Amino acid sequence: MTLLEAHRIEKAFGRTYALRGVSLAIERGETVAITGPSGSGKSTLLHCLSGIMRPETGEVHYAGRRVDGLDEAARTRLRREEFGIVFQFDRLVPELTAVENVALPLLFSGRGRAEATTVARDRLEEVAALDVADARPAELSGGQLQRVAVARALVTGPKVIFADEPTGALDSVAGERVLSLLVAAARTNGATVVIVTHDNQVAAHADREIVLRDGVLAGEVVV
Ligand SMILES: Nc1ncnc2c1ncn2[C@@H]1O[C@H](COP(=O)(O)OP(=O)(O)OP(=O)(O)O)[C@@H](O)[C@H]1O
Repeated sequence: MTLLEAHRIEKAFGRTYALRGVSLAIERGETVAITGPSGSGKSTLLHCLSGIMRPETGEVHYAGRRVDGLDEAARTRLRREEFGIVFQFDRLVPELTAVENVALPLLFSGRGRAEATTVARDRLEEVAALDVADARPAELSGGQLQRVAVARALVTGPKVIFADEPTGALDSVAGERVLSLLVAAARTNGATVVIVTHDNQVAAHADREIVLRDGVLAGEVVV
């Protein structure tokens, strides 16, 4: 069943067309990689699909609801309730420990501190970062930071995980590890995953690869 759908979306920044009519459908539970050269529109597509940005024309649908028509507050609520988002240079709150950072989205959604901490510790364990639960971000390596960011994105049990170059700042061994953890955790939880990457090895973890070139779909590969 289709969970997420874009229909002929276009987005320009001034005179630069980032997306020129992109249509795609992503199934529930699927892991999809969006690849393509630098500047081909990958991040812009991810932002439009996740409701961070609105396309100028075209439509985005999530679970039968039109996302691009929602106002900022409604899109923020949708992201908070249904989506988990991981970026390349994710910022954790420096004053908080790893487990407190992971627990934060649960506190925002009204869960009690004790319960939030228990769930956060479970998520850290899933991404093999329980050993750094009480450390602050400044004390963590790039790989550890990214694992904590993945745990935070997964903590609310999101239906869709959007990841933009989630391993871009890591060396290939650390990157590979973070990514397999992300995909495995998503599969265990039945989540749909959309990963932006320019790395073929990363794309190999996906069920399907969507290739963008100059703001249009250049092809699709079943991995
Ligand atoms: N906020 C912005 N303001 C102006 N131009 C932008 C903005 N965001 C993206 N663009 C332009 O839109 C085009 C697509 O950018 P986008 O970041 O989506 O590509 P990308 O494929 O993710 O690139 P990369 O792999 O380098 O991250 C590029 O030409 C870029 O310069």
